[in-house]
Amino acid sequence: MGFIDVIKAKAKADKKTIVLPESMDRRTWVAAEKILKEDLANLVIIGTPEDIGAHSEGLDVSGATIINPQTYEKTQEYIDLFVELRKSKGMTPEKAKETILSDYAYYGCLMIKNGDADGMVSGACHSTANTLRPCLQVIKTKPGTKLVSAFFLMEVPDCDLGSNGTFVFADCGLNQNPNPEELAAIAVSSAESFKMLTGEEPKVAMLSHSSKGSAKHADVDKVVEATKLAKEMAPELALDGELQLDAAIVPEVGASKAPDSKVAGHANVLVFPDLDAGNIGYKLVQRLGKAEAYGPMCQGIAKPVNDLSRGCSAEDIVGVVAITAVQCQNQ
Ligand SMILES: CC(C)(COP(=O)(O)OP(=O)(O)OC[C@H]1O[C@@H](n2cnc3c(N)ncnc32)[C@H](O)[C@@H]1OP(=O)(O)O)[C@@H](O)C(=O)NCCC(=O)NCCS
Ligand SMILES: CC(=O)OP(=O)(O)O
Repeated sequence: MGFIDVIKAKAKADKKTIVLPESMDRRTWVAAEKILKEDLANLVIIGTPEDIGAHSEGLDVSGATIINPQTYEKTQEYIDLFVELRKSKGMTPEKAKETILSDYAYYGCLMIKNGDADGMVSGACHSTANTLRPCLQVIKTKPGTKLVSAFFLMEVPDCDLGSNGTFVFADCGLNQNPNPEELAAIAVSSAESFKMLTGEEPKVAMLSHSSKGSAKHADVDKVVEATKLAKEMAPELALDGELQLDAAIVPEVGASKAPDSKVAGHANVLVFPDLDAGNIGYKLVQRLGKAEAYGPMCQGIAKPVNDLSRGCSAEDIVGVVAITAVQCQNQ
């Protein structure tokens, strides 16, 4: 069984309720039909009849709960909750109503915050900033964590590197230019995500254009400092840096460029130095390496809310929903 089949089996074993707020995109409905058929999750889809239009035509989504936010009995409860949560930021009842009725990512996050759903997947037709801002504002970081970051679970076909082609890549979606403390936090969260989703031991590489001092630059210093901080935060973790990508994942190159490292050549968690590298890196592996790329998924958030690339397929949505359901089980 591949990674995603294992995740789907786990999702089925203890079904969670996942919100899909993008009723205005046909991929949501195609994915919903598959999710219901495979019995992976209970689904709540948010939308007025006008939003839904013809997008669900010809599909059997009778098992989903469809909520019209204009008429749903709990809409006022969500408005009140939003005002309560954001009043120190100037939120008013009028603004709250306008926001949640026009931007269903807020509506979905408030459902989760209110205990009416377990997780949410969105982003097929909204940018990452517009998808993640609501969850950062409403759901917030989980206790003991200061930073939310975004990772991809990558499944590279016919690959014996990493964990037989399975990797976590981070941060590929959220933090644009993390400082050393933030990079260290991303590394530790990514190791936890890898362990939780694959059950295997993470081996974390802090990526750079330098391996163990081979290049000098402030960008390299940032990764060296982040590596030191991450080791202090999680001394038990197999983590090393700074490493170039080949030194991180190819055993012979790792042995030659970083001979004393236990991680070099064997990394399955790749921490990119900034969002340019992370976002470009995952798309290269996805598009040229034909890898499955599930994400960007949030880590460090109090409840599972996950993004999608606007270039995603319905099948990608199915995979991210299954992963989200498993994250919900591990809350
Ligand atoms: C997500 C993003 C929009 C947040 O930035 P923003 O809109 O300027 O929002 P703010 O900085 O005002 O933050 C909004 C709230 O989220 C919180 N927040 C922002 N980033 C956070 C993080 N990484 N972890 C935890 N909380 C965070 C802030 O503390 C703030 O909380 P508050 O309003 O309760 O005080 C921004 O980080 C971003 O655009 N990232 C890049 C996304 C992207 O384009 N990715 C590429 C494609 S995947
Ligand atoms: C993750 C990502 O790059 O998202 P999008 O393609 O929607 O910008």
